[in-house]
Amino acid sequence: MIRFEHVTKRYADGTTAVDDLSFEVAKGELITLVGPSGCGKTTTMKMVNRLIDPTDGRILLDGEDIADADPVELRRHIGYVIQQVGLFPHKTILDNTATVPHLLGRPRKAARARAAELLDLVGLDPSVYGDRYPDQLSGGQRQRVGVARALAADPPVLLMDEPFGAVDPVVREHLQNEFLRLQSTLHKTVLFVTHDIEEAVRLGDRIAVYGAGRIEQLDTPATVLGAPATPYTAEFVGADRGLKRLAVTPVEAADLDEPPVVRLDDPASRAADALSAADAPWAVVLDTDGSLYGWVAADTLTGPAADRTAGVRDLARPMTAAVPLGTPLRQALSTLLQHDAGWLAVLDGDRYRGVLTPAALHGALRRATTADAADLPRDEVALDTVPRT
Ligand SMILES: Nc1ncnc2c1ncn2[C@@H]1O[C@H](COP(=O)(O)OP(=O)(O)OP(=O)(O)O)[C@@H](O)[C@H]1O
Repeated sequence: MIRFEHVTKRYADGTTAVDDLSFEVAKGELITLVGPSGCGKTTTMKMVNRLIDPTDGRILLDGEDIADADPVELRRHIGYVIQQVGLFPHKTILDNTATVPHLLGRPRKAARARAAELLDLVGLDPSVYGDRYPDQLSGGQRQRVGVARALAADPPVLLMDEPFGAVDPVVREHLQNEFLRLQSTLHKTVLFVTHDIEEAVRLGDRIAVYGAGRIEQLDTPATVLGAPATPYTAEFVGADRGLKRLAVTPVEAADLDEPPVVRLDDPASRAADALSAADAPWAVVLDTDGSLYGWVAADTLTGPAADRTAGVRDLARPMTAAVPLGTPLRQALSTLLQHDAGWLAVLDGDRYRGVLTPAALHGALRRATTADAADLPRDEVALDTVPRT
């Protein structure tokens, strides 16, 4: 959809801001450009809507060289959101948002109706906020208006230059989540500039890590974190990249432990036999309908106090800590900690699939990292491990 071919930008004073850049953004893809200050991210972005023209190379939009396009016409297809939203201070929020549809030829009333829809879309109730002026909104709300305005012409492409940079971390996370929700239905082609690797990882289908004027690595968040291509990228993404990677690595079926499973209406003796056959210290207990009930320990079934005539129902303990397959490992770990549990049931819909333990979680992370580096499916990776007891 957007293709950079050997693009270089040298400013008049000799600064090379972008140096022989080639990459492609697919239709509907969100690429985050991340890197230190002054590495050329904004210059890259402004070349797409021709606020800046390249010195060398070309940029194609849908196969057409943008150098041949009329800049005003080009910008109708490209929404632009910047940190200083640049709202008209003397116009209401509704009128600020209606400006673009109106400029594009919609009658005033239709433009205002469209603006109201857009405000709703970005989570601002037009009946509450529509008549306010920009200085009567919080920073986060102003940013939302900026996004609404950029979407007003329904452009296929969005350029976003640190759009959430000026708000506090809590509001920022909220805006990021809302934007992800929007993007999951709108599927715009997005270039998103940020300083913040956490934001880049959270939002990007792929991340472009910039060094001076060049992309050092362009890959999925999981790969950039798990297998940085260069020492520069490794340093940029941070020493805690393993921890960050937990957020972008989902729980898969192959990660799970499978302790013996017994049923709530089994007799204790049958459960004890199953546990001793598997030489396991505990079993998962499923209810009669197959849903998760909890667990039962081998020593309550076979220890001195055990009553072998009892049922599993009398001895099992309930356990509700469970997550669905596909949950990011970070969230799974957080659920483990929250329940102060040594394991977590993993469900596929309502169905119990297996158990995630801290060791299995660590194994999953290691396998995922190795799999990405070797370009293999995760369940084909064997790890060298110290045998678990
Ligand atoms: N008009 C200009 N004339 C000369 N040099 C410029 C001009 N605009 C930008 N530069 C330089 O080009 C380089 C890249 O700037 P750019 O704004 O693209 O970086 P950036 O990665 O977006 O930085 P930041 O994250 O701080 O916004 C910097 O060294 C900057 O000083």
